[in-house]
Amino acid sequence: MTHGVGHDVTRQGEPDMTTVFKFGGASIKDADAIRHLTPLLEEHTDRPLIVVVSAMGKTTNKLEALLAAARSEGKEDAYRECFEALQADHHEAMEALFGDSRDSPAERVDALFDELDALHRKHRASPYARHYDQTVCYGELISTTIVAAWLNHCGIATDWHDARELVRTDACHQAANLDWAATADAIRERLRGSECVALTQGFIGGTEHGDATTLGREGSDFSAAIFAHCLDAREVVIWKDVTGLFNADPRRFDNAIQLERLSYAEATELAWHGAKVIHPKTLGPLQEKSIPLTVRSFETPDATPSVIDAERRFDAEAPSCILREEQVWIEVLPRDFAFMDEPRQHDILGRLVEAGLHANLVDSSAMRFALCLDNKPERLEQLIDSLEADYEINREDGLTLLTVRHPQPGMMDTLSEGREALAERRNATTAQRLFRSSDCPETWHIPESR
Ligand SMILES: Nc1ncnc2c1ncn2[C@@H]1O[C@H](COP(=O)(O)OP(=O)(O)O)[C@@H](O)[C@H]1O
Ligand SMILES: N[C@@H](CC(=O)OP(=O)(O)O)C(=O)O
Repeated sequence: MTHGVGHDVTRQGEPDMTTVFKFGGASIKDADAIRHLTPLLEEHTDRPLIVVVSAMGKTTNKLEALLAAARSEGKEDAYRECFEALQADHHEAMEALFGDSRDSPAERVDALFDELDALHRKHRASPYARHYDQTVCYGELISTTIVAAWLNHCGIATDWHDARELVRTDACHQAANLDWAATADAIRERLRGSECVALTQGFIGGTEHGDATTLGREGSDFSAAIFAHCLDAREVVIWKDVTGLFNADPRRFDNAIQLERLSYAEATELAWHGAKVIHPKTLGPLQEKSIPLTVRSFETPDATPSVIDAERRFDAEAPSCILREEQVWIEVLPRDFAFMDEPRQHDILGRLVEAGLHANLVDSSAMRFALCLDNKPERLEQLIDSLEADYEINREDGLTLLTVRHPQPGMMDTLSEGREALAERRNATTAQRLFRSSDCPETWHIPESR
């Protein structure tokens, strides 16, 4: 597989010893969490270190709410409330970290909040996706401003870099596509040989015209892989609130076990099917350069981590379970009693692509084509409006898709007990069933292998 990097972005000399760290929202959710970064970084400042950071905690969700209020008529109060709450959260963290120290980045952060406020007015009439990117990028711009100031305050010399100028993309807002050659040039020119820790934003990029773009929700892992790929890094470490990658979300499965070693291919499958711990686009750019990915706990950094590399030996040792919630099932039926043949499927899938959606499960029969989709309201509305012009549509919301990799015989049936499966799919390595979320337990249990 190639990532469009092409022959013009080749290894230049020996790989340097760059390490890329990625800290997600949970690892910088408040002042205490940010304080924890210092010892983790101190151990690594003797070699080139790139640090990719997400927005604090659930800031991106809050910015999405801010955007919704900004785009609705008569919601000025809700907008102002969201805005002030966000600003207050960030101020609280800065006050706890810096007190009245002159190192506090409060002025710069307030300037970023002012920019965000002004951009709203400017982009209110822009298409949703463009407005989205000009808004949510501030979560990362602000968090990195605070973290960079904190590291410098602690004596770790850190340069702040604007990822909008480094991660160069097209203008496909909310799911921007990389211009790998321009990105590699920019990253190499600005970051190679840096004496300081280079700190930048995950998730965001920019077009050649200076518009902010985003790489897809939870895309900071992918950003880390982009930097590592372009710098031929020796390792990427994703710091999480779990000790590594498990065979199921340890918060939802009471007997999930950690996978200490797995291949790029298997980790990609898990991520693709919705294991939220790694963004699915992360592994490809690393695999292409044989850069190992370590998933490690920022709370217990000495705990055995998970390592993902080319070794496939351990992949199928334990079955893995993945839950995808807030699913929508859409049945598309012909109005003219004609078959749902390939031209029709092609037509429907074309509209799905146009709406920027991905089908997590597809099922077809003579007179019916059905899709299981994430509930992304703006995009679903576009898809359904388009399909309703030519087809009859049945829709069911509130569903959970369970995927099992390497299922043991009978395992899916045990996991399904007492629940109606609205749809299912199975191949040699993977089984999937779709349930009503109201029928599903809060805590699941992986059946013992027979
Ligand atoms: N297979 C899995 N292995 C480990 N964690 C998982 C898995 N699937 C889901 N998770 C969840 O992912 C969470 C960490 O990811 P996330 O919250 O996106 O981190 P961050 O915001 O720091 O990037 C964990 O708290 C865990 O509940
Ligand atoms: N802040 C963005 C990007 C991201 O990757 O975040 P996290 O690393 O916290 O999952 C989001 O919430 O989608």
